[in-house]
Amino acid sequence: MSSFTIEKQGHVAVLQLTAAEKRNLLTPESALQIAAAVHQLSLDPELKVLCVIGTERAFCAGADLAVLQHAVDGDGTELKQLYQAFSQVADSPLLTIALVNGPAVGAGMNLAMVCDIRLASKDAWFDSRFFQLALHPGGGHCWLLPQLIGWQQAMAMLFCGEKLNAEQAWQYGLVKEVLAADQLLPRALAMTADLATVPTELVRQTKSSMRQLLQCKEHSQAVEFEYQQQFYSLQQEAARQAITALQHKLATKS
Ligand SMILES: C/C=C/C(=O)SCCNC(=O)CCNC(=O)[C@H](O)C(C)(C)COP(=O)(O)OP(=O)(O)OC[C@H]1O[C@@H](n2cnc3c(N)ncnc32)[C@H](O)[C@@H]1OP(=O)(O)O
Repeated sequence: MSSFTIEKQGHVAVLQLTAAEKRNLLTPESALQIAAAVHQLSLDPELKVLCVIGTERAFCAGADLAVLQHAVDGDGTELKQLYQAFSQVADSPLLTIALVNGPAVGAGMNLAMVCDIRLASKDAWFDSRFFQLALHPGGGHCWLLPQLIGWQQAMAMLFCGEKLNAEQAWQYGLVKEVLAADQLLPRALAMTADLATVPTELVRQTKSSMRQLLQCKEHSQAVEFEYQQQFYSLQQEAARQAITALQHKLATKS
């Protein structure tokens, strides 16, 4: 049985975790199913945005503790499977938005961190948790966390067990906005409404460029890279139409 649902609303797909009674914990099976679903969504030419949301009581409680117990005797495959969901979200060409409406713990925090944007409800909180289970952080946690909240707070979360509530997460830049829980999805839809008219290819290319350009050492490299991409977009019909429309609007402004 699937532990999530997917709904499409125009150019936006909403993946909702639905194992509410177990706080949306992740098993290797559910992670693989999520990974496959995200892969499929990423191939859908109609889609530009993927929202990931939990249920009323939790965003995601991370790995199933029973699976972690069991994995002690295994060959590590289950751990790899657990993280595949996040890798698919991290590598998705869609704009990804985590709507964090409760605890995001361990691997569940990763699921929020691999998204491009995070919106949080007042009940959201974030907990690395790994050290409390005597586990080395996984799923790119040590790589993502300092990039998102800075070295000091990342060290405090990882080594000292500090948690962040929604307000603190906003202060450290982990989440873009804190809203009432029932406003998370409407806000994500409103934020991305204008993408409806932006060509799918442009959204995907720009996301890919954002990722690739992080590796650039020189400004000149970035300029050259963007020149190629921008010139290509300029040659497309959508750019011609949009530029003409804006010219017309400016010319007819009273
Ligand atoms: C490789 C990856 C590593 C990691 O991901 S490390 C992190 C592992 N995850 C955790 O340590 C989180 C453990 N869970 C919690 O701390 C709490 O839960 C929450 C803060 C997430 C939610 O608290 P509350 O709302 O009070 O719910 P509740 O009564 O604790 O849990 C409801 C039911 O869900 C089960 N559950 C929750 N999280 C897990 C989990 N991660 N693994 C296994 N079971 C979990 C509980 O046991 C219980 O179950 P029942 O209703 O049968 O008593």
